[in-house]
Amino acid sequence: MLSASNALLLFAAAYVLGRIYAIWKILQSVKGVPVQFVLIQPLTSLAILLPHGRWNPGTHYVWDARSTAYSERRFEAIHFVPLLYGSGYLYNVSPEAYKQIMSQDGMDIQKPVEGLTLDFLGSNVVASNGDMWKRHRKIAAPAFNQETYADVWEVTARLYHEMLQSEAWKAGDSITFPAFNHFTTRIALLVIAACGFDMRIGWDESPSYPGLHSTIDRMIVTVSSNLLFRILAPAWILSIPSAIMRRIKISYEDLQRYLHAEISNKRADLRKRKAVGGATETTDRNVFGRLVTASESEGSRGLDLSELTGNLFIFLFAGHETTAHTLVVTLALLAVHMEEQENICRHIQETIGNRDPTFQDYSALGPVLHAFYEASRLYPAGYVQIREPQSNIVLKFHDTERPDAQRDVFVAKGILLCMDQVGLNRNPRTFPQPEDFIPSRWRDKSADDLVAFSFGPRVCLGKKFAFVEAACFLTHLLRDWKIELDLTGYSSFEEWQAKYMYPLMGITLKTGDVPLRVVKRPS
Ligand code: HEM
Repeated sequence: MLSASNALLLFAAAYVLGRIYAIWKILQSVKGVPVQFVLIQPLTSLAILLPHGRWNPGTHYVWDARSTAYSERRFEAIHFVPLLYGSGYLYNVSPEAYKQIMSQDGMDIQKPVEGLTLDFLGSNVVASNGDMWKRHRKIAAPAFNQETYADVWEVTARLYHEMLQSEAWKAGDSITFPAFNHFTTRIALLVIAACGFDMRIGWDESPSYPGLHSTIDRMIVTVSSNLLFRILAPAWILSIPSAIMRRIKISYEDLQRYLHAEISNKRADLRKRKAVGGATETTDRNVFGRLVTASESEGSRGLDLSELTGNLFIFLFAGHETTAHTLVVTLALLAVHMEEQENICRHIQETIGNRDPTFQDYSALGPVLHAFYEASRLYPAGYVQIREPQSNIVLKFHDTERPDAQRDVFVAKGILLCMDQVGLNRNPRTFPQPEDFIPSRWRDKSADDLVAFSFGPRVCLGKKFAFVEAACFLTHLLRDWKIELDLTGYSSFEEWQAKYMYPLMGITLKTGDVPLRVVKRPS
């Protein structure tokens, strides 16, 4: 008689063999793709994620730690990694394939949102697909316009001046800050709070709101710093009686309560105005007011309370950490490359002189933005994008061994397309000397090459929001201060860089705390 445990073993063996056979069939169907087997155990995603923790600046980055494929450039376009569970991944670092995939983004090619969702406060533009995504995007996109950007500039400039008045910046004409990220994070948080939600919080303020368990800024920081945990952990974990779990749970509940209350107030206000025949178009300069107004004017096609909450939550998160980290990385890279910093400073002086820069100067500040683009190329905050074709598709791309030859690559429906932003942005074909910080390379490049903000119909909605904020903050700061590295205790730049500039991959890519010294420039 077959014992229960043996039956279980047999079943497991049959299952594994079945998967191997399925993988073999997939490999046969994916014609022309350079294939490489990686035998990954059931905890596939973990096995893929683990080697990602860090990479050495200066070496090519490959998803599969055992592969030298990318650095040898034999498999430049695509790695195929069959999984024991699930059908497989295609890893892509080819700019041509990337653009073909992202041009169909949203409809024929979709985000596999299930299981890794950002919709726990409501469906939103980031965590939806197909017609639902189109509806979110149609209502949300007009909220990002010139008036919003003018407001972003004004608020960033005000916060910069307030920051200089804070205790920390009054310490003298040469100050070393152990973690400059604290300033860029505070700036990015307060800018999105003001221009996104009309919460005009001062640099040193910590405002409260009726019924919340902490101040508004504290609540937002707790929510965003625990986002990855909130996505990965099952919801019931938050009910475990522990102080940390309680704090996280309360911060999410508070944020939801706060957003619900503000949305209801805004809707009531709009309906009151409509009832007395007043103007229904928005007079708000903030994204929140525009979003609620646009949604109301769509009638039954507008967003419901939970969808509005979901979108506001996503703007708060997407518009905060990404910009903060890219800003601090830009400053650190400019401190390492002092000649680039001095070029930018000279350009600012020639363009602005001694007056305060304004939003009208934005288009003349190319070199400042180029440094920000270059930092987002080397440290792309959205370091991976995963997509799933809804039907079989064919990608056309170059064979790197015969650049004149183009090949068709068949991708079966359901195979996950994994766009490696680090690899894409360090592809030597698009970016010669890919590991070097060369802001001037953006002078002659097309905006389409800036793939760190994605490409196609689902391109980052806050791209210009981030550019305006960055241009304003960097122009003010670099005009007034020289940014230096504090190399005390380090024998070289490289040693410093290895300690502070390694990438940490969580929900976005960031670095650890970056210590920087600011030295007042003569006025
Ligand atoms: C340095 C700053 C930023 C970077 C590098 C960045 C990068 C990205 C990337 C790569 C995506 C595509 C994600 C994917 O398809 O999986 C994206 C989407 C998005 N970003 Fe950003 N982002 C930044 C700032 C912002 C800001 C400031 C906002 C809002 C205020 C914002 C709002 C969004 C939204 C709403 C989407 C989803 C668009 C859609 O799916 O239709 N981002 N961003």
